[in-house]
Order: sequence, then C-alpha cells, then structure tokens
Amino acid sequence: MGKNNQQSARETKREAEDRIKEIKNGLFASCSFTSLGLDPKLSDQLKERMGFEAPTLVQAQSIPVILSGRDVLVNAATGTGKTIAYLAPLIHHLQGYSPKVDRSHGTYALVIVPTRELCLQVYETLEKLLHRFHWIVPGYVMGGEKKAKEKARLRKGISILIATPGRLLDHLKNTASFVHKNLRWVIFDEADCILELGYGKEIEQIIELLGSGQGEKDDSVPKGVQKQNLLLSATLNDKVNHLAKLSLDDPVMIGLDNSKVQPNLSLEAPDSDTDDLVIHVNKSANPLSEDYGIPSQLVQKYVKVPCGARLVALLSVLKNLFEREASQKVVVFFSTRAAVDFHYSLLSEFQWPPKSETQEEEETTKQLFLNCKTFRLHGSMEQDDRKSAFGTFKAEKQALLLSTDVAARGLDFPKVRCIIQYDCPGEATEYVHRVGRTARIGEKGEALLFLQPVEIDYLKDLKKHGATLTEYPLLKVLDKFPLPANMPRIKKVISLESHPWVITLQRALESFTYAEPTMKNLAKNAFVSWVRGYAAHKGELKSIFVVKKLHLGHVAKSFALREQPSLVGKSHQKETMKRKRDERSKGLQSKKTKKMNSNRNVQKT
Ligand SMILES: Nc1ncnc2c1ncn2[C@@H]1O[C@H](COP(=O)(O)OP(=O)(O)OP(=O)(O)O)[C@@H](O)[C@H]1O
Repeated sequence: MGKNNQQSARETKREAEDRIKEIKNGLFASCSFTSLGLDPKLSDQLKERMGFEAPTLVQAQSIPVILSGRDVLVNAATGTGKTIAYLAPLIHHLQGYSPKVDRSHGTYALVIVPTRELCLQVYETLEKLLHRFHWIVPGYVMGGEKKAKEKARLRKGISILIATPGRLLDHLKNTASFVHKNLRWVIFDEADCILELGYGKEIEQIIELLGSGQGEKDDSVPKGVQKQNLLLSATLNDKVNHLAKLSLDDPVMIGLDNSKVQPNLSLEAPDSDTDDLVIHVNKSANPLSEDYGIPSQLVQKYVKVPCGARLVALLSVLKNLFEREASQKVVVFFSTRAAVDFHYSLLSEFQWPPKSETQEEEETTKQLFLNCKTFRLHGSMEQDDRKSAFGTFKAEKQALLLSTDVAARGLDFPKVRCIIQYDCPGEATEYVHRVGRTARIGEKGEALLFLQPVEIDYLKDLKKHGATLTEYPLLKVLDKFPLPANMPRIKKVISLESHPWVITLQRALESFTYAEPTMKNLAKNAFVSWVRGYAAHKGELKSIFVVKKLHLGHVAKSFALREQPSLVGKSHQKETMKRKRDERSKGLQSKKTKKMNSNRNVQKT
C-alpha cells in the first residue's frame, strides 16, 4: 500500500472511531444512576460489578418513572439497555423493604419473556445485580426444564421470577406452593414477540390468575406501592394494543410517538395533572433511525443472488468475513430448524480444497472450508444442547452461530460484528430484531440480507419502516478467491452462476452432499421445510415471496442437491396419514384448523 493510501486508510479509521464515539455519547445520559433515584448501593453495584459508568438514555428516562410506580410502555432501539431499565427499579424497592424481603413471602416481581435463552439471560443479569442483596432471591421457570425441580424452587420461594409464558401458566395452575399473593410487578419483555409467538391466550389467563389486570388495582393504595405493570420492546406496534389495554393502567409512554398510539386504545395521554409524565424520546439525542429503532451506526447491506448460487454466495461471504478479520463473531439466520441442521453439518464437515483435487496430497493439507467454531441454535434441540450452544457462543471470541428466529429477540451476545439473514425474516419487526443482535450499546456492526432477484421488492417494505440497505459487492468478493488451476480464465463474468469460483464450489458442495446419505437426507429435509416456510409468508409479503415464482430445481441447488427432491417427504406422509386417521375418528375438522396445523409443521423456531 502506498503512503497516501495508508494515510487515507488511517483517516477513514479515525473518522469511523470518532463517529462511534459520537454515537456512544448520544446513547448515554449525562447523569448518574444515583441521581435517577436509585439506592447508592445499587448504583455502586451497577458501576463496580457491571461496569456501567452512566445510564443509557432509555434508562435515564425510564428509571424515575418506574420508581414512581406508574405503569410504563417502553419503546427503544435494540441494545440500548432496556433490561436494566426495568430490573434496577424493582431491586431498588425490594432492597429497601422493611421487614426485609424473605423467601417465604414468595414472588414479588415477575418478568415474562418469549424464549428460554432470553429467560436465562435476564436471570444471569439479575443474579449479578443482586450480588449485594443476597436476601432477594432470583429464579426462573421455562419450558424444557424439569418441572419437579422448578416446583421445589418455587416452594422455597423466589422473589424475582423470570418465566416463559407456557411454563408459568402451568405452575400457576398446578403448583400449589407457588406463593404470589405479594406480587407487585409484572413485566412483559419483548411484549410484541410474546403475542406473535401465539401466547395471547396464555397471557390473558396469566393476568387473570394473578389478578394483575388494569381493572384490578386498588385506588385506595398509593401509586408507589400498588401493582405495577411494564411493557417493553424495540418494536412496539399495534399488535401490543390488546395486551396494553389488558394490563396497563394510565401508562407513561417512553419512546412512543403519539402517531403510534392507537386512538381506540385506552392509552391516551394521561390527563391534566399527569400530563407532564408523558415522555417522548428526543430523536436527535437518541441515535435511532425513524420508525422502528435501528441503531444508526449499523451498516445495512443486501446481496442479490439467484437461488442456484445462494449456498456458494453464503459460504463465500462467510469465508471472506473470517479471512478479513479472524477474531469476530457472526450470526446467520435461517427460516427453519431443518435448514439450520443442514448448514450446520455442512459447515462442520465440508473441507477445502475438495477431495478430488488433493487426492495425491497428504491428508493434513485439507482443512475445513471455514476456519472457525460453528454453533447452532433452534427449538427442537435438547435443552442441554441449547444451553451449551448459547453459553459457549456468548463466551467465544471467534465463532459462527447458525440459528432460527429463536435467537432473534433480546439475546445479547457480546461482540457480534455481523448478522447475516440468509432467509428473509418476514415482517420488518423481525428484521429489526435480527439485526439488533449486533451494533449494541453503540458498538460497530454490519448486517447483510440475502435476496433473490424476484424478492427485491422486500427492500421497499423495509424502507417503509426506516431501514435503507445498500448493495453488497458480491462479484468483487468472489473474484478474490484463487481459481482452481484447471479452470479456464474468463475475462468477463456474464452472470454470477457462470463465475468459475461459483461453478467449482457448487460442484464440490454437491459431491460432498452426495457422498454421505445422512448429509443428503439433511439436505432433502431442509429443502422441503424451506419451501413450506417460504409458502407460509403472511399478509402483504405473500406478493413478494411467491412459491410459484421459484425454480425448485434452483432451490434444490441451494441445498447442494443436483435434482429437486419430492416435496412430500416420508415424515410428512406419515404425519398426513396420522392426521387423516385422527380426523376420521374425531369427525371432520374445520378447514381453518387444518390450515393452522400445516403451518405448524414448518417448525420455524
Ligand atoms: N448503562 C449501561 N452502560 C453500559 N452498558 C450497558 C448499560 N446498560 C446496559 N448495558 C449493556 O448493554 C447491552 C444491551 O442491553 P440490553 O440487552 O438490556 O438491551 P435491550 O435494549 O434490551 O436490547 P433488545 O431490544 O435487543 O432486547 C448489554 O450488554 C448490557 O449489559
């Protein structure tokens, strides 16, 4: 590199660093945790144990209001510190109780989250925060754990309980020793997601069983000690209206424009004396793009790839990323569990250069195509494997995580530099949460969305929600890879599929898949589930993601298959036969229920 080039590279780096500094400055409030009203011991804990020098803006806005006892609806970008914003005020109150909080008092606060991983994450944060307040006991209950053990823990008493909705409802109905008569706080973290995952009915029952609905407050009790409910997400939208209506009483809205609040909802700005408590985030101080909160330092790109070259493009992008910077973490999102399994096995075993070219060479010269540790995460893994993948990926410095949307919400993996959405996320809210796994708390981050040429209109949908993406220079990246010696040099590549690197890698991938029956089966299952998932896009997106527009032979290529497998796999046949048998015995099911069942078969998370 020439002197001038070196100097301009240094300047660009400095500029980027200055920008990040600027963003970080805009993300934090210029006050202390104590000045927000938190107990000095708790503020010290935040500083010394957690390393938090100052509150973030959303914390500075939320903490005093939550401390005041008002119900609150918080809408703030991903990675801006919402967890502390609600946990700190609870701990502040509980540590000051006299007589002291005791296990025998049962549960005082309940945090409801949509996924098991988020449940564990919030629990871990809570444990750290409670280090100095050992008499306040944290705990969690969630699907996949042994119920008997949870019952025993509940019997002993848990002061602050983190829970997923299904398991919580189960305990509320069946665990007599679960004491919640002192319950004061119910918090819905990722509120919109809880509803999107279909937990609406469970939540209604939970609110009823707990007596935490908005109509059930006792007006004679002062605000500071009566029941208080909080709802939080980066993408609060009209779907949350029902839950808000059900659970929030005269709430303060933080980070919500009036335009986002539905007129038919009982969430009008509180009248007269409480008017001053309605807070609107000052967008110039808060580094968010308009609409859904996307961190402004996030570099958002899309890559346009025809279906038949998708797999090669993914592997090439990943190789380029890890060769550019070995020490980094990347998350790739897929639409189905089977797709995660296939790509995980492929990346864990596929070697490069491929066998045929190195037959004469020593075994040791071959290595994995991607030189990094690879993990997977999805909903049908064993609970222990899920925990271990989540925990290890979190701790690694250089690693790749392949996941379904189970990792899209709330998870805080430190130092993730790039998010790749290999399969489209569906609604823009999901796009926002997936990309939100990077660029957290003012850090740098990149996001790359894979689109087929027929799907390009999806960009317009994202733009409507404030996400503007620029094109990723795929051809330039492909040109960087050394061509195999036996390939003719082509001066001008006409299409991506005719690129010699794409041809060679695709052939090698197909040979690899066909060499192992297990691998081929994984590919076939992934193909079938992917096509079904594609057909399950909802609403307006149905006109963008149209199965009929797909060339299924090319889709097969994207799973390293030479020909298109039958879309009716054996397991699907078995399921269909079983369903028909059940239907015959139960009488005819309604058309609607059948449709719901077939959608469930896609196993998206
Ligand atoms: N005041 C602070 N100073 C420095 N870091 C902080 C502060 N508060 C929180 N963090 C850190 O910021 C990261 C993001 O926080 P958190 O997970 O609560 O974000 P979030 O807003 O809930 O994101 P999401 O919407 O994705 O769930 C975490 O690693 C957390 O430890």
